[in-house]
Parts: sequence; C-alpha cells; structure tokens
Amino acid sequence: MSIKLKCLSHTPLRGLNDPGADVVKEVDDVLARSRAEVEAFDPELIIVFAPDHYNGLFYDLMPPFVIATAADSVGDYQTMSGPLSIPRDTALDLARHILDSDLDIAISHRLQVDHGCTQTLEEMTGSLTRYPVIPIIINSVAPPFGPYRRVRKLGEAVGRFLAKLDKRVLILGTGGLSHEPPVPLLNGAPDEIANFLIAGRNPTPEARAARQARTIAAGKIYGTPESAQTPLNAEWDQAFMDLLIERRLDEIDDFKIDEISKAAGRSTHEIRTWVAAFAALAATGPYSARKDYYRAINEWIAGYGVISAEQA
Ligand SMILES: O=C(O)CCc1cccc(O)c1O
Ligand SMILES: [Fe+2]
Repeated sequence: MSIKLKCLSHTPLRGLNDPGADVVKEVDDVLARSRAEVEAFDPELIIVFAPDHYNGLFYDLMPPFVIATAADSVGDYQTMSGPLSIPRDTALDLARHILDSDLDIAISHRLQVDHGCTQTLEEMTGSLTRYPVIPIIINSVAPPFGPYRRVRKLGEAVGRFLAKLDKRVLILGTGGLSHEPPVPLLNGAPDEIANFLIAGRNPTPEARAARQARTIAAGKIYGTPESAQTPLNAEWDQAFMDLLIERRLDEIDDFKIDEISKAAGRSTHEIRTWVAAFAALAATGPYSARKDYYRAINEWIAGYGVISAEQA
C-alpha cells in the first residue's frame, strides 16, 4: 500500500476570468508540478472526494454522501464531458465497507458529475479516463449539512479500506477554500429558481450559458463593495491549511457550519472534501503534508490553495 494525497481548490473561472498573467503563471506552474508528481506516482486507483453544484444532485433527493460505480461528466464551464473510468467492483466493495462501518452512503450506478469533480481530475491527470477513479460526492453546497465530524468519519472509513488494498492510491479533495460564488439558496427562492434547485437536471445549453455568464459577472466584482457575496478570508484559509499540515484533525469535530459560512462564505464548505481526504490518509497511519500554494484570487472567486501529503 502506498498512498498520496492532493487537495486543491477548483474554480471554473480559471481561463474565463483570469487574474494577472503573473498569478496565472504561478498557478499553472503549481498545477504542472503536481501533475508531474501524479504521473511519477502512477496511481492504480484515485479516490476523488468532490462536491456537486446542482448539476448531478438536486433537492428532489439530496444525499449527504454518494459513491458512484459509474459516472458521466456534464461538461459544465470548460470541463470535459463524458464517462469516467470507475472500477465498478472496487466501488461496490468500498460502498459495502462504508455501510459496514455504520455510515450511510447513497450509491449511484449512473451519476452525473460537474466541474467540482472533474476540474481537479483533469488538472491532475490530463483526462477523465487516464486512471481508475472512484468519485465520492460530499454535499457541500446544498444545505442543510451534517456535522463535520461525520465527514471525518466517512474519510476514516475510506482510509481503512484503502489500507487493505495493497495498491498505489491517490486521494484527491477538490473545492474551497473560502469563497461564495452566486449559487442560489432554496430557502426563500422564487418558483423558477426553486424548481431548478429541486429538479434542474440536464439544463438547456442556453440555461448553462446563462449560469456561466452569471458566475463570470460575479467574478468581475467579487471582493469589491459592489458584490453582495461574502468575500474571501485568507486568514481563515491559512488557519485551516495549518490545521491539516499540523495533523490537528480532531479539532475539525468542533467546526460550526454557520460560523464558517459567515466568516468565509457559504461555499467554503467544499473543504468537507479536504476533511474527508485527510481523514482517509490519517486512518492509514502517520502522514506528512506540505502547502504547495495559497493565494486569495478574487477574479476566480477562490481562496485558492494546494496541499500535498503522503504517508510518513
Ligand atoms: O456554477 C456554480 O455553481 C459555482 C461555480 C464556482 C465558482 C467559483 C468557485 C467554485 O468553487 C465554483 O464551484
Ligand atoms: Fe465549487
């Protein structure tokens, strides 16, 4: 068994509403180095903990956790569309292991995934099909959310499964850090938006384009007084990254959902994927971690961070 971890922010505004060329190059370089490390590691399996943003999962039946035995990328923003290569039997074994661990998880035999899953997969591997991958979706965008300790337990259960596999495994977490893009809330939404949030699967190309345009427009004013969205919080992000690097995962059990939303933005909860990823790695033994990059990037609506870790 050999396990490595990478947690990265994602942002579909990369390439659509870029910061200055120097910052773009910094991030390009970090991603290129990370991808080269993945290439050298040559994983036999990737576990990607990812959020969904009302592309695959809706309030007609919103699961806290989902594991997929088959999935298609919807190709939102600039991501690739088409199937992921999921090892069906291993995914099912992992689902059984999680259930046997006293944790409930939904199983999808045909999941639609969005940029929240595929952007990082593409950035780290160059495609959706290069390596066998099992997506585990953690609800991070559609409240209410279960407590953070539950996410940590899910990660631990996955880690105990990986420890028995005797494979080179790459664990990915994708999303965060602090940020609040203009994703609507069901509570108080007008009918048209409520209908979308409840059952908006397979939108028209026009609806998809309108959503993309809305996100770009929000990126153009994010962090200015004109923006109604909670701004980035670099201090919060640094403290969270320090906690992971210093292996203080037990403190995550005290995370308060509403406080995080207020301090760092509603979509900050995408860090739930990082929590699961680190808990999985930690369940396999001691680890060492390093911060590869951090910058608060308003144009991308992202407290943009990259962390790598591996078994010590
Ligand atoms: O279309 C959406 O629902 C939101 C898009 C989006 C924008 C910035 C950062 C993100 O993490 C993200 O997901
Ligand atoms: Fe996101």
